[in-house]
Amino acid sequence: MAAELAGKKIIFIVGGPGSGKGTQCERIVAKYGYCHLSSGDLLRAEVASGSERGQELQEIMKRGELVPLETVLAMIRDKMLANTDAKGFLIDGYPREVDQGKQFESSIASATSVLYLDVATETMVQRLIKRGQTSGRADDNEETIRARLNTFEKATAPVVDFYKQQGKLFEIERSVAESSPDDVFAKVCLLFDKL
Ligand SMILES: Nc1nc2c(ncn2[C@@H]2O[C@H](COP(=O)(O)OP(=O)(O)OP(=O)(O)O)[C@@H](O)[C@H]2O)c(=O)[nH]1
Ligand SMILES: Nc1ccn([C@@H]2O[C@H](COP(=O)(O)OP(=O)(O)O)[C@@H](O)[C@H]2O)c(=O)n1
Ligand SMILES: [Mg+2]
Repeated sequence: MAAELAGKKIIFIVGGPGSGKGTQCERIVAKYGYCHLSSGDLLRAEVASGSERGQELQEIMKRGELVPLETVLAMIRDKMLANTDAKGFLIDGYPREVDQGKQFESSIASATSVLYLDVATETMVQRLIKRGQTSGRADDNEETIRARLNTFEKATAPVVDFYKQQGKLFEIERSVAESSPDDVFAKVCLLFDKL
């Protein structure tokens, strides 16, 4: 456990690819001032650095598979320890598998709450194809999108059940998660207002 992080709010943001995690995190930061750590962005920054490790990461990400958990955990931990003055942390796109969550909680700190955005598969595909027209992300193509969704269903869906059993899950149900970012944010605020 990292003593510097004791008492900090730690919120995991979980949802399939294109479920709107990044969109909501931007709004949460603007209103509540949390420190936003997107595990995907951290990995893309490593890829952009051109390092040898970045090249390996890019191959994994293009296949829509998961990067080894030690890699992501070390990146998140470093960023958290560089921001210990933040009142809380949004850990976006993490954990991707139950073991990631367990390792995070045993080596860094326990999560306060888990925000889950439930969006239908076809909606996510359509959003990501649209985003791919401008995002420049190597993984926003239909083949990789399908692979990411498959990884989400197999590896990440159990994460939702795991935290539900612990009473930590705050779920944005599909009817809301598929409406506008403003409607979603109104529900998200119900969680953050009481943290
Ligand atoms: N209709 C609607 N579209 C949304 C909403 N949130 C995000 N989008 C769109 O869906 C796409 C994906 O949103 P992101 O916030 O990038 O999703 P993400 O979950 O961070 O996706 P990954 O980074 O791929 O994990 C974007 O093009 C958004 O414009 C929403 O609440 N409603
Ligand atoms: N904790 C994480 C986060 C991202 N990743 C990888 O990074 C890619 C992009 O992550 P992301 O969170 O930006 O996007 P989505 O896959 O959720 O759409 C994933 O498809 C994984 O290959 C990972 O392996 N582990
Ligand atoms: Mg994102």
